[in-house]
This record gives sequence, structure tokens and C-alpha cells, in this order.
Amino acid sequence: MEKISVAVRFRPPNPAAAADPSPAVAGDREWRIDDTRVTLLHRSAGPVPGASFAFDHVFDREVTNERVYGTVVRDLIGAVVDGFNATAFAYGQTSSGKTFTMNGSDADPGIIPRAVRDVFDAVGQTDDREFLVRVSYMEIYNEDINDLLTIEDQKLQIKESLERGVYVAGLREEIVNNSEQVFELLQLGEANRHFGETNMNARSSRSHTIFRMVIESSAKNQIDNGDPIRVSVLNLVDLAGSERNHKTGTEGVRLNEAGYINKSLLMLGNVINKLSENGKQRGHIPYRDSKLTRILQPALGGNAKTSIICTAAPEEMHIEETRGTLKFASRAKCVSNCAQVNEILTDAALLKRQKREIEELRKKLQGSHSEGLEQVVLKLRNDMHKSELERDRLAMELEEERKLRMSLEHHLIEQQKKLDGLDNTGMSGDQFTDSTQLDSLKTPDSKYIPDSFVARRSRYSNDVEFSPIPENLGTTADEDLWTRLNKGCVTDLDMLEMTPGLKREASLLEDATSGAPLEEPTDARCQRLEKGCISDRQQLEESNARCAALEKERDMLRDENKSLHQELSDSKREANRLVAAKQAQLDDSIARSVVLERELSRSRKDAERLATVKLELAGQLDTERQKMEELKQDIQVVTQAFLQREGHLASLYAKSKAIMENCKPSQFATQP
Ligand SMILES: Nc1ncnc2c1ncn2[C@@H]1O[C@H](COP(=O)(O)OP(=O)(O)OP(=O)(O)O)[C@@H](O)[C@H]1O
Repeated sequence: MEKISVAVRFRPPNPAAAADPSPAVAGDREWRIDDTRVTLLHRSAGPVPGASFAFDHVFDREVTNERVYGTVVRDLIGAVVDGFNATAFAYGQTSSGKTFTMNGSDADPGIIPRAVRDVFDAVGQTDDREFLVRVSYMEIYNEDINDLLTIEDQKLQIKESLERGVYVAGLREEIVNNSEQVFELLQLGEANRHFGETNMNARSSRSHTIFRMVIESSAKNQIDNGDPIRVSVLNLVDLAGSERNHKTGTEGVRLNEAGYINKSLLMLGNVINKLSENGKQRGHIPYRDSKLTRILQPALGGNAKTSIICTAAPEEMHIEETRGTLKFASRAKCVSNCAQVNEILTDAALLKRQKREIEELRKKLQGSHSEGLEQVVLKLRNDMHKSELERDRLAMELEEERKLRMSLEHHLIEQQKKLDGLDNTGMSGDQFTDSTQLDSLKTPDSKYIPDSFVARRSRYSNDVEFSPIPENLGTTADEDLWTRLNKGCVTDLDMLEMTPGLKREASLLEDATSGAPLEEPTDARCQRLEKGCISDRQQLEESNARCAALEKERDMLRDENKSLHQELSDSKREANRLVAAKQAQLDDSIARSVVLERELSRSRKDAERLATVKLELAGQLDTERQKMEELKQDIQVVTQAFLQREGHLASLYAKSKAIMENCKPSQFATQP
């Protein structure tokens, strides 16, 4: 991952503003540049809060296009020639110097002409590769795409394919061999481009233009050795500038254009905003909302190295627009791209690479990957097993607690009964210091059971005035004493005597020395029972609390167990999906490699057949050569014979000529 490089460039103030230093024009605020930081200052009061920004590079009014190019773009050219995609674009308000930065002047050419020259220089210096360079030039005008290298307005469409990615269908691409050819095409494009006059710029770009160089290269002198072909794209983009209608004074056609320009820049801003957000919150990136963002998609968070030059106007009247540009630049600085060399594989390279991929996939499937998944599944199973054991243990504890609680409740009821029985023997409610004290001794459950008995007792106590029970009342009631104490009211002494609690409690108290049963005072017994009751209740409450905690824990474990189950099934599903995907990939690669292998074996057979033919031809050639040698020898023999005969004939001719010469005078001499 690599961050987008962002530079800010301030143009010189326009001549009118520079000539008028009055506060009405110059204002109270100005931008100050310190190395890579830009700060807005009040001339009188120092920095304006929240208006300080840092970038990779900041250029002041003095900087030349040469320096901007050298600092921000030159490295991109090397990368493009090496096979990386790259994009450089100028962004900023209208009349801030975007076109000046991209195109430049004759004296100081801008980024585009400099980049074109450097591409061809780099191509020329790369000896081990062969290059094919194509260029295209398009504009987006009112959300229509026009080819600037042709005269007609075609309204081209954006398409997408697996091989080409996002592309403009029907866009003319010219093959070029040198920079001069490119400059001619650029001139043609400039003539077709939409410019217009506004209050702010006499030659304002009314469209976004994208100049593109496609650079294709392959290793030299190596036919199909498995080396891939590299195809990379360099985009040099001059955006139209955002504008405020009241400043530019636009109306009619210009106003319509301004609407499209501002809208598409807004979409670009939205894409940059989204990309600058943290990965998790980012969500959908709205590339499809405008043609500009769609075409620049690889440059924005994709497979490209990208540099942005944000141009700004220094004048006080443009401070808000400049601030907007700097905010855009700050967000763009947070965007990361992932550039990689773009390679297209030839069949042999594809086969080689696929074999390697298949091997890797196989290893992954059989080796560490599946082991890793198995380990995850095993761990989850273990966790689940542990939590099941824990759940069982808790269930047992819960059961024990329940039993304990029941026995405590039972015990409490018994105690209550005993208390009530004791009351019934003559203890009135008012003998408790507090009437609620009696009630508090009863558990909610125990209130139900002796209810009727309690009602009878209270009625009974109204009728009869009870005396306190004498401390020496024995286990067997004395009827006379009882009658006397109760002022003649005879009660059922048998019942009193038979109250089980009373009898049992009394028998518990015996004289330690004599072994004879001791009578415990009723108050003391009451207090003891009361204490027992309170402690029982406390135990019960504690046990209830424990029970509740255990139940909560059990629920939590149940939930945990459920989520572990879910996790397990999710990871099983994910594992199955991964295995299926990998298997599909593997199958696909195997199928492709089978096809390629078949093709390879066919070409091997062809090669073998050709080799046999070659051998046969070589044999025939040898025979022919031999024949030729023989013929040469024959010719030599014939030539020699011919030469001999020629010599012979020449000598004969000479001889006969001499004879003739000799004969002539003698003939003339004999004639009269
Ligand atoms: N750095 C600079 N040095 C000198 N002149 C500049 C500089 N930047 C811009 N200018 C001048 O400012 C004017 C406006 O610049 P330019 O046309 O490049 O702006 P722009 O941002 O492309 O505007 P628009 O968005 O309207 O097309 C031009 O006359 C240009 O020559």
C-alpha cells in the first residue's frame, strides 16, 4: 500500500490584485508557506485557528513547472515504463493554474510535455525490452465523453471487462514512436477541447481532460520464453475548476457547464472522503456516481501510483475556495493505493505460472491451510466440550442448592410451626417488643400453612386474659394451677401437653448434674427459636442468592455454548466455502493447464514433425551436395579435356597457318 502523493501550488497573485496593496483588496488575511505547511494568518492577530495544513510538497508563487514536474511527477514516469499504472492530476478552483501546471508555456513546459519526453527517453534507455506506445486524449464535457483526437462528438460509453477493467469503448488510440508525434496529436486535441471565457478566466477549461499513454513492453529477442508482456497506463488529467457563479458571472451555457463541473467535482470529493475513512467504516465507494470517478477509479484507491497537484489562488477574495481545496488535499493525503506491475501472460508464461499456482494451491489445501482450519475446529470443539462439562457441573450444584433450599424451607416451616404452637400455649403477640417482629419470623410460605390456626388463636386471646406462663410449668400440665392462672377458664390441657414442639424442646433441656430435664424459660426458648429462624432465613436468602448467581452463570454458559456452536458452524461453513472456492480455483487452473498442456504437446508434435522433415531435407541436401561434388569433378575433367583439346587445336591451327604462310609466296612465285 502506498499513499497518494499530494502537493499544493500557489500561483502568483493576479496583476490587478498585486498592483493594489490597499486593505480593501489585499484584506487582512494571507496564506503563509513554511516548507511543507500552509497556514492562514491574520496580518494583525497571527494564525487563524483550524486553518493550518501539511502536505508532501508545498510550492509558492516562484516555483517553475520544471520543479513541480521534477518533484511530483518524474518518478511516476520511471514506474510507468517499468509496468506500473500512474496518474497525475491538477485540482483546484477556476483560474488557480491547473492548465498552466499541466500544459505550461513555451518557456516553461508543463507536466504533460515533460512527461511525454521522459517516457520516450526512458523507453530509449531500456535496452532489454521492446516497447509499443499508444496515446489517447479525451474530455468529459457536461457528463459526456468526447474523443479529442477526432472531430465529431461521439458521446463515448464507459465499459468494463475482466481483461481490460474499466475502459472507454471506441476511444481512438494512436501508436506513436516519438514525442513529436505526440505533440502533434496534443495540438489537435487542444483545438477540439472546450474552453470558454468567464469573469475569472479568459480561457477557462469547461471540461475535464484526460491525456493517456499506454505503454506495452516485452523482453527483447526472446520469443515466448515465458516472460510476460507489461501493459501500463499513464493518465495526465487537467480538471475543470470549481466555480461560484456570482464570481464567475456565468449564465446560459456557461452556467449549465458550471453545474456539471461542480457536480462531478463534488462526486470526486465524495469518493476521496470515503477512501480517506478508516477501512472498517468506509463501506461503498461511489465511483459510479460520475464518469470522472469511474474513469479515474484505478487511480483512486486502486492499482496505480497517483500524484495530485492542488492549485490555489493566493488572493484574499478566494480564501474560502482555497481553504476548500486544502481540505480536499488533506483528505486525499489519507488515501492509499496498491500499485503493482501489470503483466499479461503469453501461453507459455501462463502455463508456467499456473503450474506454480496449482502447486501452491495444492500445498495450501493439503498443508498448513487445512491444518489451521482443523486446529480452529478442534479448539472450538474443545471449548464446547469444556463449557458442556462446566454446564453439567453447575446444573449439579444448582440441584444440590435447590435441595438445600427446600430442606431449609422445610426446617423453617417446622420452626414456624413450633413458634406458633408456643404462642398458642399462652404467649400473646404483645409480648414481642414489636408486632412486626412476630410477622418477620414467618417466611412468606410459612404464613399460608398455619393461617387458620393463627386466626383462631387471636380470637381466643381476645376472650381470655392470659397470664404469663410460669417458668416452672412442667411437662405435664397441672389442671388446678392452669385454672387458677386462667381465672377459671379451662383449656384443653391435653392439647397443650401434646404440642410436639413444646414437648421436644423441653426434653432437650436437662440438668447437666442430675440428668433430670430442665425447664427452659419460654422467653429464652422463644429467643432461641427466633434466632434459629433468623439464621435459617439468612441461610435461605444466601442460598437463594447463590442459586440466582448459579442460574445466571448457567444461562451465561448456555449462551456461550450457543455462540460457540454458532461459531463452530460458521467456521465449518467458512472452511467448506474456502475449500470449495480453492477446489474450484484448482479445478479451473487444472482445466486451463490441461488445455494449455494439450496445446503445448500439439506444438511439440509439430516441432518434432518439423525436426524430422528438417532431418530428411538435410539428408537430401547432403546427397545433392555429393552429386554436386561429383558434377564439379566431372566438369573439372571435361574442362581439362576441353583445355587440352583447345591447346591441341590451337597448335594445329598455328601449324596450319604457318604452312599456309609458307605456301603462298611459292605459289605467287611460280605464276607468271
Ligand atoms: N504559476 C503560474 N505562473 C504564472 N501564471 C500563472 C500561474 N498559474 C496560473 N497562471 C495564469 O493564471 C491564469 C489562469 O490559469 P489557468 O488557466 O491555468 O487556470 P485553471 O485553474 O486551469 O482555470 P480553469 O479551471 O478556469 O480552467 C492564466 O492566465 C495563467 O497563465
